[in-house]
Amino acid sequence: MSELMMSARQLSKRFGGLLAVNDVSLDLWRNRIHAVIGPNGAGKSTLTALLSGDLEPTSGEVVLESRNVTGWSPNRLARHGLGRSFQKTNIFPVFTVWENARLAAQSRDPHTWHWFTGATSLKAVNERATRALELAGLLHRRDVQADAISHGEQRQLEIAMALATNPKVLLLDEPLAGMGVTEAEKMVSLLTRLKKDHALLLIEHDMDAVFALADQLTVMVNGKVIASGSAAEIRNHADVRAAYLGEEQ
Ligand SMILES: Nc1ncnc2c1ncn2[C@@H]1O[C@H](COP(=O)(O)OP(=O)(O)OP(=O)(O)O)[C@@H](O)[C@H]1O
Repeated sequence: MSELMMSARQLSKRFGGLLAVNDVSLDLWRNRIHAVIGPNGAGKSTLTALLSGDLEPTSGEVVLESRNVTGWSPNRLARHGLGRSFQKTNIFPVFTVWENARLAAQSRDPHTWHWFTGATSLKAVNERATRALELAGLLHRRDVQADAISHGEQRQLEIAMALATNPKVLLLDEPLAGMGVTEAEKMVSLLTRLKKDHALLLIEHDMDAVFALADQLTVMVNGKVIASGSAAEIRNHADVRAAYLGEEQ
């Protein structure tokens, strides 16, 4: 049985005269990928920022494991199981793959920065970093400097960094952006693996990947949800075909 992990409840975000997110509700379930699609400017990234705590909603609520977490900071949300990867690369280029993963693992556990850190907690940090790299398929690249790995591997590293914080929910903003076919295939299989233990929100423009991966889709246009349902339901939805896939009704 799938478990409800996170919800957006009637979320809205206004930037001056623009309602970038307009009364959006959606649920993220463990073992499911929920994709949010829509044309440029639809409000997808703004919605992610509302869920991750980077932006405060104008109205509505964010719920994480039955708890109202609206207005919580990104760090506090991360400590309670929210992981995210960003549209723009967020890695430290001069550090090795391993050092990047380890820093991310450490950020989850602020005590490990202190001089009196015990061997046990350092061991836990190292184990988290190793597990994350293994899951992301990057353990064999651990000693390579992050700016020397391919673009696709950098996106895998970003996901590894999110995984190193031991998240239950993952918000992924365009993980396939700028990838070639082979890299995209690798990422699709990584996301499929992640589904086993996480609830995933996927913002993605690559429709082949979205329809291959998503258990549920929400379609946004101009800040509003115009349709929500399974891949088959969305594919055949007249409003979606007209407004997003560019077909005449
Ligand atoms: N900080 C901000 N201040 C003012 N307007 C903003 C801000 N952030 C986003 N917007 C506007 O809100 C709308 C939604 O933007 P958003 O980036 O969420 O869309 P998107 O669906 O993620 O687009 P894309 O697919 O191009 O990334 C756009 O009109 C954008 O210009």
